[in-house]
Order: sequence, then structure tokens, then C-alpha cells
Amino acid sequence: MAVLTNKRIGFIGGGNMAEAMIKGLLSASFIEAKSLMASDMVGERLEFLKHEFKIKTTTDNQELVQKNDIIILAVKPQAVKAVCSGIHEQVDEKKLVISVAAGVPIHAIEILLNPEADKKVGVVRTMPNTPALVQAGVTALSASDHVSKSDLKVAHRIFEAIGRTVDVPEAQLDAVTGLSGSGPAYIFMIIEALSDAGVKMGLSRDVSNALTLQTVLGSAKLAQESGRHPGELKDMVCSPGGTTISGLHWLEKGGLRTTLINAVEAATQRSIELGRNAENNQNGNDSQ
Ligand SMILES: NC(=O)C1=CN([C@@H]2O[C@H](COP(=O)(O)OP(=O)(O)OC[C@H]3O[C@@H](n4cnc5c(N)ncnc54)[C@H](O)[C@@H]3O)[C@@H](O)[C@H]2O)C=CC1
Ligand SMILES: O=C(O)[C@@H]1CCC=N1
Repeated sequence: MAVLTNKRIGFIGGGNMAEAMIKGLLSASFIEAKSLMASDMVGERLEFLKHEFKIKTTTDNQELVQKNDIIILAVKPQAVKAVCSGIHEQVDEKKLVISVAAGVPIHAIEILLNPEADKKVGVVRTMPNTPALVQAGVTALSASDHVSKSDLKVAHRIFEAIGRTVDVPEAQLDAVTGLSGSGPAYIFMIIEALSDAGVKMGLSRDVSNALTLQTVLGSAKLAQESGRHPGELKDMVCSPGGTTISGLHWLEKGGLRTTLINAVEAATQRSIELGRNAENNQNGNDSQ
């Protein structure tokens, strides 16, 4: 039975993240396709979502808000202002608004949705990630004061359909974005490089890919299930004078750890910047 009974969920923006969430929600049987809707200005995206998932679609964001109880803002941060300004009259206190947009603060969304400050609009800001497509995502959530405990529970249920959830104070959501929001791209780059390395050493691409993927998956599973410190698990692989320590020496020389820390720091800073731009309505170089 669908977990989110009697709830209609509408996605504004039918891109990658909306697709990942729709697929996860349906695969987990948390909700029926007839209770899902997406709006987008790109007709091809709507056709794809309609065909692939049998959900309802519209090009009209106001219609989407009117017809749904939970509104998920799944547009780029740069589009949040225009979208919210276009739907604020349709958003009332009964709607729960959930944003997945990187960087955009809750209070900025609240002001856009409630310019007269005459209603209590509940906003949950979240940061999911694309492994949601295979229900292995992780989402951090932070809610405004206007969100009831039961609505926050509903938000958790939605993201539990696509993986794990954690609550964080809003101030930490930019760091979450730099780590787990962007993180899949870092890991895919590592996977691609390891697979190339195997090919360089003479393995076929298929074998190299299979070995790489299972090594990454298995290592994450071992770290998660054992609860042991990654340094300890690393030491278990390193025989004295053996192969692994020779490989690790090169990773240290290449600054792997510093590089990853710098990457998370840069992505976090960018999330903060996107939020600032969204608030000031400056697009700057944000042409994404
Ligand atoms: N892709 C990812 O890994 C993650 C993305 N996010 C956040 O999710 C949000 C969406 O990202 P993606 O899905 O990757 O982007 P995307 O570009 O794939 O999707 C955005 C969609 O919004 C549509 N759109 C633009 N303006 C619109 C409007 N006024 N009304 C209706 N639809 C409109 C676009 O046509 C597009 O289909 C962003 O804010 C991003 O920060 C969060 C976590 C992970
Ligand atoms: O790159 C981005 O801006 C989005 C947010 C987190 C992952 N993708």
C-alpha cells in the first residue's frame, strides 16, 4: 500500500532531480503515479516523464500548485525567484513547500511566497542526491518554524523513499551540498579513473569496470556495516612492504586528501554564493 496516502505531490521543474525522486517514490511504492504531477516549460521533458512514469504533467506552475498538497521546488537556484513569485497567490497555509534548490535559504523562499507576510507558509529546505534514482540517496532536511511536526514527518517519508534522511540546522545545508549533494560526481570521477587505470594495466574495460564498481560499493558497505574508522580499514589492506602502501604513497604525493577537502570546500562556498545571488536576484555568471 502506498505510504503517502491522500497526498498529492507536485514537482515544479521536471529535470534530473525531479526524475530521480519520482522514480524513487514509485519504485518504493510510496505513492501512486496518479498522485504525482510535474510542471516544466520544456515540453519534451514533460512528455518523457508522462511516458516513463505515467504521471500528470502541466506547463502551468499555478495549476500545479492548485492541484497538489505538497509542492517540490526542483528548479535551478537561479529560477527559484521567478517560480515563487509566479505561484505565491496559489500557495496557502495548507500547502507544504519543499525546496531541493542548492543554496537558497528558507527565509528567501518564505518572503517570495508570502510577500504580504499575511500567512504561515511552511517551507522545508533539503539537499538530496542523484543515487535517489536507485533508492540509495541521502537527503539532509531543515524546516522553518511554520512546518508542523507531522508535515516534517511527511517530508522525511518522501525522502526515505529514495534513501536515507538526516536532520541538520539550516546553516549546515551548504556544507551538505558540497559533500553529499555534489559528492556523487566526485565518486563517479574516481570510478572512471580507477577503471581507466585497470585498462592501462591491461584489463578489459568490462572487467575493469566490474572490479572498480564492486570495490567502491563493497568498501562503502564494509565501512558502513562495521562502523570501524576508515583509517583502520585502510590499514587492514596494507601489508608491510606490500602493494597497497606503494599505491597509497602515490595518492599522498598527488594530494588526494587535500584535493577532496578542497573540492568540498569550493562546492560549499559555491552553494553559499548561489543562495546570496538568489536572495539579491543577481545572476552574475550563473547562466546554468
Ligand atoms: N542534480 C543534482 O545532483 C542535484 C540537484 N539539486 C538541486 O535540484 C534543482 C534542480 O536541479 P536539476 O534537476 O539537476 O536541474 P535540471 O536543469 O535537470 O532541471 C530543472 C528543470 O526545471 C525546469 N524549469 C526551469 N524554469 C522553470 C520554470 N519557471 N517553471 C517550471 N520549470 C522550470 C527546466 O526546464 C528543467 O527541466 C537545483 O536547484 C539543484 O540545486 C539538489 C541535489 C542534487
Ligand atoms: O551542482 C549543483 O549545483 C547541484 C547541487 C548539488 C548537486 N548538484
